[in-house]
Amino acid sequence: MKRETTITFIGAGSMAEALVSGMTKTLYQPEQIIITNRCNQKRLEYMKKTYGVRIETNKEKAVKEADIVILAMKPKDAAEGIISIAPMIGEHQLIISVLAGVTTETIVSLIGKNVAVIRAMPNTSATIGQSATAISQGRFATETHLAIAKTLFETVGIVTVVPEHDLHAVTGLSGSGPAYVYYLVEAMEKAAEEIGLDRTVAKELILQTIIGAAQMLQATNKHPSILRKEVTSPGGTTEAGIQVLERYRYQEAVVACIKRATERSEELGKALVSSSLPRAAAPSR
Ligand SMILES: NC(=O)C1=CN([C@@H]2O[C@H](COP(=O)(O)OP(=O)(O)OC[C@H]3O[C@@H](n4cnc5c(N)ncnc54)[C@H](O)[C@@H]3O)[C@@H](O)[C@H]2O)C=CC1
Ligand SMILES: O=C(O)[C@@H]1CCC=N1
Repeated sequence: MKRETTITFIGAGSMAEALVSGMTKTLYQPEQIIITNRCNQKRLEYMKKTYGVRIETNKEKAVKEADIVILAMKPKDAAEGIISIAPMIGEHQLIISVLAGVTTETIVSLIGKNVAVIRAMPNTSATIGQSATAISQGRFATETHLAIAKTLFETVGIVTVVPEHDLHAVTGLSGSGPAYVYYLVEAMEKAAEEIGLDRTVAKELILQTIIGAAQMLQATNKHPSILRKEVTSPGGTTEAGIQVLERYRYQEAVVACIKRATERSEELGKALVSSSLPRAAAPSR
């Protein structure tokens, strides 16, 4: 990608910050990035001060200047947000959406032009260059657009290309995934407190346990059930602990959690369609 590419973020929340943080540490100069949001000037000032990026309250200006527009508002705000910038979007621009559940077809319809859209699902580990991102291309996006998006997301972690219908599942699995791990850590910290461990000691041990287990999965390439068995001595402590997890149906709970998050992604997409499409023009072919 040309270094002078200008990227405008519509939305300045957690996901925009995670991407900006990772992107400005790698391929992109802060001046290539423009951030805009609905009305929170303080948040924009924070982004400018922290990352050196350009901020803009005039969305028209921000969008017109962009080669790439990244949609990073909440799905509930997406219809209004996309419709408000649609007149400024030209067919030479690439739209990248990180909106959970919202299809490329919906975005094309809301914009009302034959515009290239790439849908992406990163996660907040983009902040430290460790996102697991999946992308797919909309009807008017070419292989070149896909390659541009791939390069962009590779600055913040690994990227895989999937058929668009898989993006709901990706959202439930790895988009939301960091939260499941943080929830586990919260539970481990609570347990440590209840069994009387010093909080600082516990924090350090838990963190290294999570890092170590993740790196074992990566380095050994062994199936997680094999690695689990290697920890589990017959009649020992792990076996006793895991029996309790089984009693609480831990695996079933995790499976149900990911299925529900996947379903929610579909619901978010459908809610946006039913609330907004009558207001949007259909794209010409
Ligand atoms: N937080 C996460 O872990 C991930 C979030 N996403 C997606 O990223 C999107 C943003 O999520 P978060 O950053 O967590 O939300 P957030 O609530 O932290 O930020 C949303 C931002 O959008 C702005 N906004 C709302 N309406 C707007 C409009 N009409 N024009 C311009 N800006 C507008 C808000 O001012 C705010 O800056 C969502 O669609 C979500 O599905 C995707 C992957 C992971
Ligand atoms: O919770 C959400 O809807 C977003 C999408 C994936 C992670 N956070």
